Formats: sequence, C-alpha cells, structure tokens
Amino acid sequence: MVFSAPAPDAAPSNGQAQPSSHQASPQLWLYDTTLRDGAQSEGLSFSIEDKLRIARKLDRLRIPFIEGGWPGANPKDVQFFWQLQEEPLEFSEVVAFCSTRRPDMSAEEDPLLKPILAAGTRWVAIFGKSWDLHVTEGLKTTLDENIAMIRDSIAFLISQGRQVIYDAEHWFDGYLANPDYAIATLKAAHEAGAAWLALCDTNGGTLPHEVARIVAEVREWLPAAQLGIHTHNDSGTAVANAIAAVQGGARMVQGTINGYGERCGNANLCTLIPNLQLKLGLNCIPAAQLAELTATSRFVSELANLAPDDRAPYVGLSAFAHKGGIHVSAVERNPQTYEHIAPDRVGNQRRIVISDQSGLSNVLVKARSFGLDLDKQDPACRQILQTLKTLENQGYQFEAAEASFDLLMRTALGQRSSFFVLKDCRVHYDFGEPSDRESLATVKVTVGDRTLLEVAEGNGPVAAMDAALRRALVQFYPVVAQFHLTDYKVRILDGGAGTSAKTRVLVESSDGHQRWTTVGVSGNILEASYQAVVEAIEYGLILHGIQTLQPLPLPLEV
Ligand SMILES: CC(=O)SCCNC(=O)CCNC(=O)[C@H](O)C(C)(C)COP(=O)(O)OP(=O)(O)OC[C@H]1O[C@@H](n2cnc3c(N)ncnc32)[C@H](O)[C@@H]1OP(=O)(O)O
Ligand SMILES: CC(=O)C(=O)O
Repeated sequence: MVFSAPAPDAAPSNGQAQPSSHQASPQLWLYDTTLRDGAQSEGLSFSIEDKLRIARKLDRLRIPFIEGGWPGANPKDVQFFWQLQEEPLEFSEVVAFCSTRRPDMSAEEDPLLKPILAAGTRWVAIFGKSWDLHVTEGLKTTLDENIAMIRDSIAFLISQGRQVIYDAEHWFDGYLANPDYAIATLKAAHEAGAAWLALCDTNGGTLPHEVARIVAEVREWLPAAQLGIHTHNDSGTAVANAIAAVQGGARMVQGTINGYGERCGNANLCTLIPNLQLKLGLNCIPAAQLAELTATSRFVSELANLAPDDRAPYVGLSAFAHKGGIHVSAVERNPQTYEHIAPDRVGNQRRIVISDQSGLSNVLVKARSFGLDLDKQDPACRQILQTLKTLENQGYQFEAAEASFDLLMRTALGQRSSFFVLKDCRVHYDFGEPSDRESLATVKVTVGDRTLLEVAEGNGPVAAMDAALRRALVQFYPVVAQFHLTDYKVRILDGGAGTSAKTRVLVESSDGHQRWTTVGVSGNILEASYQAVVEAIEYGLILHGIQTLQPLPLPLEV
C-alpha cells in the first residue's frame, strides 16, 4: 500500500475533518509521544490496557499523530500495535517509532526495522544522529555511514509504503557543534523522502532564543521541508522552546500529556496546546476537544499512577483557584481581573479557597456553593470570617476541610443541629505482645432521650474510636453504615514543642459516592482526631439530608 505524504498545511492522511471555524487560522500538527517518550519517564509504567485507553482518549481529543511505542523493543509495544490493527483509532494516525538501521548492514536486514513494518501503521518515526559526537562516540561509526543509515532507512520504509517522520536527535547540540554536518544529515532525510523533519532538543539544554535562531536558519537551508519540534524540559523551557520553534516556522509540535518524559520530561501538551491555540491563534484541536484537556490530563495521570500536578498551568487543580480576599472580590465582579483565560475553555473550574487570607467575598462564594444564602452586610458573615481567621491562627486549615467550614458557617447562622452528644470516649491501648496490640474504644452517646454505651476494637486508637462511634450511631442513623474513613493525615504544627506539639488531623470520609474532609486541632492527637471524626459523621448525615433528633444550643465558642 502506498500513502501520500501530506502537503504543507494539509490534513494528515486520515483526512481528519475540522469544523469550518477551525480552518481560518494556520494549522499546527500535534504529535503526542506520551506512550513512547512519556513512558521513558522514571516511575511510570503503562500496561498495555493503559496504553490502549490513553490512545483512545487522545484520539477523542483529535490529536493528529499519536506515537504508540517502539515495536520490537518490548512485547507490550508489539501487542499494542496489533491490537490497534484490530480496532483502529477513529481520528488519529498512530505512529510506530524506531531508530535508523544499525551501521554496516542493510535496512532490509536490520532486525529492528522489521517489527516497525509489522506494526502495520501508515506513519513511522525514526530517529537518527545529527551530532557528530554521537556518531563517533555513540554509534562508533563514520560520519558518512551515519548519513547512509539515515538515507537508507527512510528510503526503505517509504519503499514499503510508509510515510516517515524523521526525528533529528540532538539536533540543536549537533548544529551548534558542527552545523555543516548536522545540515547534511537533515538534507539526507529530506532527500530520502521524509514527510516531516522534527528537530529534537534531546538533552533539553537549549534556550528559546537559540531555538528561534536555529529553526530560522534551518528554514533557509531547507525551505521546502516541513519542520517539527521535539523539546525536553531539562532547562525548564520545553514549552517556551516549542513555542519559539513554532514562531520560527515549525508546524509539527511534539510533546506529552502532563509533560511526562525522560529525566525532567518533555514539552507538556496540556500547557502547549492552549498557549498555541488560545494565545497564538494557531489551530491545534477543535474548541470542543480543547474543553476536554483537563479531564484528559487527569485521566492520564490516573493511569500513570502519578499524583496530578495541582499547580500545572491550565489543567491543575489550583490553576484557577483564588485564595486572597482581594482576588476573590475582584473575580466575583469580573473573572478577567485575575484569570488569563476562562477556565471552561480547557475544561477546568474556578475554585474559591477558604483560609486566613480570605475576605468576606470568599465567605459569600463558599456559602453560596453550600446552598447558604448570605449577604455581605449580614453580621453573621463577618462573624464567620472572624472565626475562620481565629481558628486558622490556632492551627486549623479549612482550605482542605470544606466540610468543617460548612459546619462552622451553619453554627454562626444558627443552622447547625446536634445529631448526637458524645458524653464519654475512652481509648485503651495494650502494649503487650506485638500480635495482641489492639486498641479498644468505649463511647457513651446520647441521641434524643436515649444513651448508648458501645465498645469496638481497631488496629489503632483512632480506628477503634471511629468504629465504636459508628456502632452506636448506626442504631439511630442507619446511613452511617455507608460511611467510611478514606484518608487520615496528621501534621505536627510546632515541631519544636516536642511531644506537646499541636497536631492537625485531616480526615477524609466517603459514602461510596461523595467525599468530604473535616479537620481537628489539639495538643493531643486523639483529641484532634476525635474532633475530625465526629464532624465527619455529622457532615455525612447532613449530606444525606438526615433530620436531627435533637436541637443543639450553640453558638460555637472560639
Ligand atoms: C532520544 C530517545 O529517546 S531515543 C529512544 C530511546 N528509547 C529507548 O531506548 C527505549 C527502547 N530501547 C530498547 O528497548 C533497547 O535499547 C533496544 C531494543 C532499542 C536496543 O537494545 P540493545 O540491542 O540491547 O542495545 P542497547 O540498548 O544496549 O544499545 C543501543 C544500541 O542502539 C544503537 N543506536 C543508538 N541510536 C541509534 C540510531 N539512531 N540508529 C541506529 N542505532 C542506534 C547504539 O549504538 C547501540 O548499538 P550496539 O548495541 O551495537 O552498541
Ligand atoms: C527522538 C527523541 O525522543 C529525542 O531526541 O528526544
């Protein structure tokens, strides 16, 4: 089968349709290498199932090229391409990756080039050496043989009906070291018929001004070639370098979701795509797909089993989080005051964070999100703010414990009811034989006019206390059986105070559908845990719309 090379500014060979509004601006071809270069990231290992799921997600994002792996390098990548032959992607071209042939053998004979053909893709990417140092020191061959390796490998793959993307490895270092030789390698790839020449900053050491200059010079050397850019983040400038290359005329941009990649990672497509599309007016993906970017980023981090980067531009949890009272007040009037784009364009959300940096505006917005109607003039509003600041000064942190903040607001508004009163709680820990080291908790709880005494064991004092409390309360509120503790975090607030240091405990709870977090602070870790656990159960009951069995005389004392 023979496939035609894309004409400059034409769609890839799958004829990917774009909405007409998308056609007006210059087109950029995105090339995702999460599944190949991203998989070279330390601490990351995708299963074949993960790879297939990510490929389909990127396909839905309408990324034109998805580099799937190096078939022949490992069985997983071989299988990945087989499976995609069975069930092809809808929009994206999947690309098989490989090196040029080995020195002193023909491309037909090279055992590494055979699997790339067996992968059955229309597009293949091969990387070759641009830097003379790599030829003589890495490959241990001659400069002429390296050029022959590049030319032969591309010509062979094209003779087999493939379209070739040539990755010029160490392009920028090679060009700086020996420009004539580097250009000769690129010319060989171009003359052999490579559809794209991707200039790689493999070591990630180049800065944007050098990238811009070198890309402009390459365009003068090879005006008819379609250039791509592949950058690494070793200098923290992978995204800036890719943008510099695009401004210099590169039309293919390679990168990975969340910037995963060898060493410090690759150019982060989750940053690059919105920058290119929203700031520079270049078409990358349709607007509807751009709104899937945040979900895609989180999906890939979930499969990579790596915690998402909250501070990631555009897609991070904090990318549109407003904490300072001045910011929140202004954002409420006009979001543009503190947001460079509307978060929904990339599928993210504005968040208002509650803390001692808050003003009345933060309180109002948070109250609204909890369904509480407050007015800035309402004295309760200022009381909430005051209480918040006082408690934060004592070590509470409501930013991550919004359930406790909701309870605090209800208290100030006289809308907090008591579901139960904990009359007594005793915890016993036995330091006997290691195998017998269980904790035992006894609680005495009053609900309405009934008082219950319950006992429970746990592998630690908090677990025992939590179990005893639930055992008592489930008799009045059966929904409590659905609640469970999903996370428990302890932070020592003034470590210098030794064993009498103040402790902050954050408890995350779930009912299987929703999660909520509560906080407790005390010089006694059990007391802090007790506060957080009691509020967790109370809040779970509120979330389930349970009516209280007895009123509580408040307000809360600080
Ligand atoms: C810049 C990049 O990210 S390139 C991609 C890097 N990714 C990977 O290396 C991941 C997948 N790699 C692998 O599974 C293995 O390294 C394989 C299967 C490719 C090769 O394994 P081995 O045959 O055991 O070789 P090994 O890894 O020890 O060394 C690499 C070989 O490739 C050769 N090589 C390196 N670059 C090229 C190139 N562009 N063209 C041809 N050969 C090359 C080296 O000279 C070396 O050859 P040698 O074995 O004759 O000394
Ligand atoms: C090809 C490639 O991944 C690089 O040069 O970084």
